[in-house]
Amino acid sequence: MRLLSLAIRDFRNIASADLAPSPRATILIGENGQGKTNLLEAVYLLATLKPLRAGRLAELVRFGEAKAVVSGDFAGAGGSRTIAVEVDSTGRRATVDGKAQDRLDSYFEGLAAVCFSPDDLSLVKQGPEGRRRFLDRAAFNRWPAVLGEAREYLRALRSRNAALRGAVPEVEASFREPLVRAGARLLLRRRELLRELTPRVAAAFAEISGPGAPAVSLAYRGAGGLELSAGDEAELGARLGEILERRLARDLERGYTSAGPHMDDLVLGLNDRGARLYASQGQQRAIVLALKVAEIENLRHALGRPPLLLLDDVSSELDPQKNRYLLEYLATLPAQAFLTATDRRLLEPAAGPEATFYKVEAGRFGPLFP
Ligand SMILES: Nc1ncnc2c1ncn2[C@@H]1O[C@H](COP(=O)(O)OP(=O)(O)OP(=O)(O)O)[C@@H](O)[C@H]1O
Repeated sequence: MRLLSLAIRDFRNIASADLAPSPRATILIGENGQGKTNLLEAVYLLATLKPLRAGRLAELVRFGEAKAVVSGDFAGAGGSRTIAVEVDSTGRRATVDGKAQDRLDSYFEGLAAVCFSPDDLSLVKQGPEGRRRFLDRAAFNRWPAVLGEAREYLRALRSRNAALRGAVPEVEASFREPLVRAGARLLLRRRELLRELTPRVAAAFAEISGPGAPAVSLAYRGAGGLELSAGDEAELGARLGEILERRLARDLERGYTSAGPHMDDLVLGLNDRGARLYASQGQQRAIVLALKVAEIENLRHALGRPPLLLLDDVSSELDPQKNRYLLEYLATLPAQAFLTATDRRLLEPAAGPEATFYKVEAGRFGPLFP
């Protein structure tokens, strides 16, 4: 899938923008607070229907306006199509060639987007939420059906939590079953994803760190001691069900579900020691870079081409050696990418002959010649 044109209306500080992205690198240069990240956020929303950083979709609508619209023409193996997403205070609506979509399969067909921003660099040190988010977004990129599956889990979780707060054990029992079913599905997706990603993360980390580097490891830590390494979906569900049964008295007391995919963690290690506690700042960043490269490589392998890449001012946050690695890696990748920086010199090595430059000023995008 290649994005041929992009139209944005009333999205954050962008009143109206029409861009013709490069088939390779589209480079956005501007001072702080001008709208570079907002543009990446618009592309990310279009490609994934998820907000990149907003807590609520309504935050994306330009102050004083009723709705934001992002649309793009994509060319793919089966011809070209226009996809669009509209956001207002009631939620979002997606269309393909102007037609509303109940099921999103035809919307996502062939689409995947990976974003790398300075916030990601603290992924190792942060709490588990950021790492779960990484896993779930990577799983969704890999299998778009995960969007619906994760929603189903969230719905079941909310219902069970409401039942727990009602403190009626008989009612809770009828809400546990759908939660366990949806939970087992997500656990299986995460396990499969980790199976695919682990060797790629190890290879990328070794390449970034050079000879003599420690070995990186990824381990899934299931809340309540849930064991993920073996068993089919039914077995995983049975295990999760047992844990919820064991914790029922506590969950009723607290009014929320204390185990399940929403409480699990991805434990990152270096030579089998927790990277969160023992890895240096540079090593932690190398692990994050390796996770991103692994995700891109995995999608490239699975989809037959790299995903759409969004890199938000990452070069200013990485040390020169890691930045060089990243830009050289990108230069070899036949990927369509959007990159931002305040200083264009930082991105020159990733530019290539087909790069398109834009200058970003107060939500407007003007030409900037190489
Ligand atoms: N809903 C909104 N409506 C209008 N403006 C908004 C909205 N949300 C954010 N903004 C404005 O967008 C600007 C931030 O843009 P953005 O985050 O894209 O900056 P940036 O160019 O990436 O800067 P930096 O280099 O600092 O990351 C801010 O001035 C902010 O006030």
